[in-house]
Amino acid sequence: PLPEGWEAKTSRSTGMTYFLNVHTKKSQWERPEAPAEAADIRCSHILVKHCDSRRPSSWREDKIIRTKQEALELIKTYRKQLVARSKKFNEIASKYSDCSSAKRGGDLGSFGRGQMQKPFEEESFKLKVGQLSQPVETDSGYHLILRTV
Ligand SMILES: N=C(N)NCCC[C@H](NC(=O)[C@@H]1CCC/C1=C\[C@H](COP(=O)(O)O)NC(=O)[C@@H](N)Cc1ccccc1)C(N)=O
Repeated sequence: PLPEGWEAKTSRSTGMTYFLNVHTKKSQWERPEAPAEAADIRCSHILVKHCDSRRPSSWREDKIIRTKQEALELIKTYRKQLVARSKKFNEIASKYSDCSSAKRGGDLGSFGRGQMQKPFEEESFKLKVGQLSQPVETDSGYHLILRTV
């Protein structure tokens, strides 16, 4: 049987079988092995910016001067705390995230492909619901991504 979310179709022009993702309406020739990707997902994130970020400023700090290396060390510390469950995601996000979503515990709302920077999008769509990413680098800085829906 096909993994969930896929439908087998017959091409009108060639009679060949192709496969349709019923969520995204995208089709492909290869027989899918994994459940069809959702069109929209929802994530929360923690962003740690640094002096080379595309916009080295945030609600927290007018001028962000930490180095890239320091930002990566910080984001790794946060990840350790989350994995050890010594701190909750929204606690860290609301206090330390350099993104305005900090005010919402890091919640970004729902998004589809084509909205976020590529590294962020790729990692987000790989995550299962409830899963926490490894540190992800974008032009904004370093992120920890938690997929919530
Ligand atoms: N929901 C959407 N579609 N909002 C547009 C996202 C634009 C997108 N943003 C990113 O890819 C990164 C990853 C997540 C946040 C983010 C960057 C920046 C911070 O970095 P900076 O731009 O200073 O470099 N935060 C944002 O954009 C915020 N509006 C996210 C947000 C905040 C509150 C509520 C909802 C969404 C991009 N293509 O640049």
